[in-house]
Amino acid sequence: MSSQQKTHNLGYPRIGERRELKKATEAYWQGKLSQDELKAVGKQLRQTNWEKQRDAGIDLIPCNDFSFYDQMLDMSCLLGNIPERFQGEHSNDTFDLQFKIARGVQETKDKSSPCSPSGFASEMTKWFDTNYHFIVPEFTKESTFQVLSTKVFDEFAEAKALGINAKPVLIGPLTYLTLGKVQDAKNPDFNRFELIDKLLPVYETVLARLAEEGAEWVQIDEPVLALDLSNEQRAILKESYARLANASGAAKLIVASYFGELRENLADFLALPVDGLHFDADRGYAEIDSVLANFPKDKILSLGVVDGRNIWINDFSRSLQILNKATTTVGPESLWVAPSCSLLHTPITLKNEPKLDTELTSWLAFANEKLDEIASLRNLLVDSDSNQDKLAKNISAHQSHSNSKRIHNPEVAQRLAAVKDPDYERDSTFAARQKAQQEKLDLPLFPTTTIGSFPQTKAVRSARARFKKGELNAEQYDQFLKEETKRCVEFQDNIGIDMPVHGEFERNDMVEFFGEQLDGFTFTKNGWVQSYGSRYVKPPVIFGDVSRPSAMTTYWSEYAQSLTKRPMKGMLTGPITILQWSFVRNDQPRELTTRQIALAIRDEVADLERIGIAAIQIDEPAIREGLPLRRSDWAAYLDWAVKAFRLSSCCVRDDTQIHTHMCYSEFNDIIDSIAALDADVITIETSRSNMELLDAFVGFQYPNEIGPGIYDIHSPRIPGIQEMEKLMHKASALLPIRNLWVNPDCGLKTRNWAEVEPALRNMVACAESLRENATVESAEMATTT
Ligand SMILES: CN1c2c(nc(N)[nH]c2=O)NC[C@@H]1CNc1ccc(C(=O)N[C@@H](CCC(=O)N[C@@H](CCC(=O)N[C@@H](CCC(=O)O)C(=O)O)C(=O)O)C(=O)O)cc1
Ligand SMILES: N[C@@H](CCS)C(=O)O
Ligand SMILES: [Zn+2]
Repeated sequence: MSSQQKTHNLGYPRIGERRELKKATEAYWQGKLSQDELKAVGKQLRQTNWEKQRDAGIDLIPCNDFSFYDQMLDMSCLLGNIPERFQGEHSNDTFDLQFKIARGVQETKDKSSPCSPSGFASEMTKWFDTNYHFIVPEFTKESTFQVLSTKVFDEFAEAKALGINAKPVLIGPLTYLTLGKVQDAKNPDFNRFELIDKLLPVYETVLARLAEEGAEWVQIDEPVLALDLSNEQRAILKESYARLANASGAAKLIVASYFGELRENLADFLALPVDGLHFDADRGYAEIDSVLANFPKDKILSLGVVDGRNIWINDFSRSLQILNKATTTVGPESLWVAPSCSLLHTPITLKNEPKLDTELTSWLAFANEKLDEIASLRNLLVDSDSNQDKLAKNISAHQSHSNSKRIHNPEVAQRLAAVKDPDYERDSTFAARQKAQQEKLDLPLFPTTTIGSFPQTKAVRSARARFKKGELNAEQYDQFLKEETKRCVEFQDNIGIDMPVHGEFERNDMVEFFGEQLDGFTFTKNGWVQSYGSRYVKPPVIFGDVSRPSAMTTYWSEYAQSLTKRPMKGMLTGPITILQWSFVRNDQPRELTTRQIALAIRDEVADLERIGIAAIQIDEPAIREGLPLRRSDWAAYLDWAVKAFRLSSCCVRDDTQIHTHMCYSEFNDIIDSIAALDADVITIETSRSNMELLDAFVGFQYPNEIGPGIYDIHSPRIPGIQEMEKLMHKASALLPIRNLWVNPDCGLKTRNWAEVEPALRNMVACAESLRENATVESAEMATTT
């Protein structure tokens, strides 16, 4: 047994087959569940997950991959890295503290300065190129670390009590420091990597304790190995693992890289003085030979052959070739068969998808099916006569996929071939368009708008669920949505929002809604994946050529416009975001799939203009997350991404205003591409970064209009008027005021009306005050510059 290949998992989805974690966590936040009850749900989920993996035949089962909110936040709690503004809030118990850091705290004490947002939440940003978001660790020059949370030890003990010697998972020191941010007013230029000497002793203590408690293996994730690293980062990697390997005693260390090729980091990775190395053989396919040729004799190689980032079945023939070669090189006893990365990014099981047809289902593998694939591959390696039925089934599914007529639509190909250069261009320059739009829209200085969605209340979600179950008929559901939309438009009219939106009540999700209406897509019933905290998404599956059978949004935009004299903003999701937040077919380049989606959106844009919608927003929050992890690959991606956006938007008259919106994005290094989108208005998330994200636009002298978010919609906090004014003053000092809009950071779907109403009233009051205070002189400047 010990001389054969082992099966290994890096992480398992934590949310529960029926989204138990979400439901319990939100109930806890609402005071409907006690802390003990919430903890019990977590415990039950962990037990189910471990047993599932054990029963699937996984030898090395992770623990501490579970989290009530986020694994980076858990690391901050483990390392005692608590932002100063929350330090009064905790004893040694980090349970509630984690939620405060993630969600912010409405200040009650600081009455003397009501505009000081003393309890603002930590920033949240995208985890590499995934749709998962983590809470960004904060550092100052004075940061100190000590073991604070006991979660990793508790979960290890919990697994042990169930007879499972689990493998604790930690985020490595290089990744932790790299992904964190200096938030130090006194020392803004402090180099966070200097903290490594204070950080390592805490990792050493944690490892020593895990070893003492009987951990055989500890997995340390260093996904930053797939990024461009500086010499300083490389030196830290080397130093860290020399020290950690020494400190880990009887526990063996495996360092996990994933999400991309290692390129110039490969040699450093292979030289790490640890007992095992995990390599992503899916994204790192081109490097497998090099890894094998140079793999150290004394280490375990965990080969991630099963794609943890997508939902297609594995190609057994190809994987067996790789694994057999690896077996010959490192020996069976040193080879582990694994997914490419944690399975956090895939839905849990196909078992709960009875509505997917058999053919499509045979092409898919979610987390549980991937565990079975890993076990089958190992069994086929150990004994090539075993699991022949599984091999035959896998081969036959691949054959049915390549021969399927459902995948290719010749009309889509013909239409794409007919696209010409002018299809990517607006008729006039931005300056000319701005004039035409000003004449038509007649908006004040600092016009107010929102990003699109309004609260998706229990009533809205439940009406949709009842409609889907047939408990409401189409007419009743339509009536319900009309009432919601009307209330929303009237509210915006009453408080004086200059460019209202319809509220998106008819949408389950900004990507799934479009996926459901486009050909070439299918969707699941329970295929949830965590996006952040208690918020999950159900990514559609793009399996074939994409086209738009009929208009998708005109019905609601037309209805909403009929309710107000103000210009109603149409609301679409852009092609890159639809691609990025779907599970995408892997039998053709992503670029081609995006162009197909772009044409479908273009038709929708044209239809909205045709029915009299004067401003159309095409959301592209995922443009940045789609960036390849390596800078040298950026130009090619940005070129096709910008073209796809332009293809989707450049079909309107000069006086139709194209908006775009982006959240969770840093713009510094892609600002020229953002400008090349040539959207008339861009609204962005800036409030948590205190307008820092505007720097890129300022440096670039961004010519078009811009709405820097001043209401942090990820927090239940209601921002005060002065606080928002302060942010807008900052923006006004940096950019021409005639180009500035006033808006929240992102859509309001996750908030409730009790928060949104006062927050938006404050926002409008903020805009009014800005207008009043804009001197005649600056107003004149605004119209002449
Ligand atoms: C803007 N963001 C988005 C990202 N990715 C997306 N695909 N979509 C996004 O909007 N990535 C970046 C950010 C991440 N932010 C968010 C923000 C909010 C959510 C969110 O609210 N998710 C919802 C699920 C949304 C949804 O699809 N809802 C469905 C199903 C609702 C449901 O649970 N129904 C119940 C019945 C309800 C009842 O009877 O009362 C059921 O089926 O049991 C719908 O509305 O129909 C969430 O709840 O987490 C995600 C990412
Ligand atoms: N229009 C969408 C954008 C989210 S990024 C919304 O408002 O929710
Ligand atoms: Zn957004």
